[in-house]
Amino acid sequence: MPSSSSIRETLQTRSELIRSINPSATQLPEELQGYHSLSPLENVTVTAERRKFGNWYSTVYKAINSADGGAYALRRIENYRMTQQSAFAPIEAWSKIRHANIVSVCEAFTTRAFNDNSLVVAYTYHPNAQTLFDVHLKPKSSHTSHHHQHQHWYAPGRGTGRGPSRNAQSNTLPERTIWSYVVQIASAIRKVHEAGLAVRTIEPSKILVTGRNRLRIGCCGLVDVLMHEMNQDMAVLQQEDFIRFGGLILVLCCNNVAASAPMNLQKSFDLVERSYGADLKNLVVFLLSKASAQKLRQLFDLLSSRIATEMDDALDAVDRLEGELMSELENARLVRLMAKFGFINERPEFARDARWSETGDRYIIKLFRDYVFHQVDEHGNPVVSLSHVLTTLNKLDSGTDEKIMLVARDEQSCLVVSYKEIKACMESAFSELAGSQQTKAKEVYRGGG
Ligand SMILES: Nc1ncnc2c1ncn2[C@@H]1O[C@H](COP(=O)(O)OP(=O)(O)OP(=O)(O)O)[C@@H](O)[C@H]1O
Repeated sequence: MPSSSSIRETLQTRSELIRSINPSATQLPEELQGYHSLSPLENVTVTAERRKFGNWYSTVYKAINSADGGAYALRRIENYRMTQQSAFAPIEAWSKIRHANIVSVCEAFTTRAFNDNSLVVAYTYHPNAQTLFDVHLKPKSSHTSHHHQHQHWYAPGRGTGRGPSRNAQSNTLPERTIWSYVVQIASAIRKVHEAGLAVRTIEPSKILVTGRNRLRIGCCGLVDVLMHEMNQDMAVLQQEDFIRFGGLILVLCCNNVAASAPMNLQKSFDLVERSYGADLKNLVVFLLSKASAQKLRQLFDLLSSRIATEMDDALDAVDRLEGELMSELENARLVRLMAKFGFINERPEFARDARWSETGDRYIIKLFRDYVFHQVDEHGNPVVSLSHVLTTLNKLDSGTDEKIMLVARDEQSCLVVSYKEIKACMESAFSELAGSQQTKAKEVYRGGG
């Protein structure tokens, strides 16, 4: 769990990103099947440098849905011709899957809005998501495009020939993180297999990191549409998920995209065993072992104690988040109180009374405002103490019986009142203001017939 200041920063960045537009967005359709404000999530520049999704060019855009105002990630596949309407059947099945480690699939459609035949799949948008590749595997110092090192999602184990020696610049992932990733991916696989589907895209560039150590498998369902005509056996595809999963673990442990290539396997296993111990190695050996209908169940047997650890950590994180939320809740209460002060104090006129804010209950509120904000020390210097403000406002908010002395500005009179009484004054003055607004609204409504 990040510290509270970094939670705030993370959430603020996310909220800004939802509305931001990538400056490289040019010549994009204004409107697309109910989506607008399209903005590429990657920099689409030189055509020659463009990466492919299998055999297809693909681009991911952020877009706003007109119906619900929410942001979505649209993955577009260029030059896709749909031959059978049934190609979209898997999307229907995928859109029912909701899981903490899967980017939800929303809908799919074909469009000519990009001046070609494009296939678009809409996913939940996760602001500031980065791919596992970008977070852990991308060479840090050089500017080389990473696509040369990419393994294609449809050819697990087909490496680039680079040996599995560790990338010198990057740090080894802590074992704790690897196990957390393993549990999350395993859990996603389980959900998908139990729904009678296969994940099919278990590779670093298609898994998003959407928070600290939080993974979500992205672009589910797309391969099912693209490869629909091949009519592949689901049981076989599910077994391939395990193989890809094993490969992914090797790649992460060795910090090298070529680590799962057949010719590198032995070296990779040695490296894993040396850096992380036998458990992880045995898990990978198990995942890469021959197909079995029992594999999912066996996988969870192997992972049981890791899952318990993961759950402890998750519950711990929930507690801490609740704590953070609690303090924010307090903030919100104080802001509401301050807003009430703002509505009442110094109001020039109310109910045709120019002295409304100075008289009756409001006089007490005015003196209390002076008590909170305008105190001076013995030399007449302003007391600028935030803690005094917070303490007094909190007491007001809870309406304690504690009494304080409020002094008039001319110091000729003073009042002893409890916080409880001041709170009642605030409530009644505020409801007078709020009530009049409702009466007005009704009058306008009646007047308008
Ligand atoms: N659902 C989503 N929410 C937010 N961002 C996303 C989402 N899906 C993808 N992205 C972002 O879009 C960018 C492009 O995704 P893409 O899958 O094309 O990754 P890539 O690294 O370019 O891989 P490839 O080499 O296969 O093109 C990535 O940086 C990813 O973080």
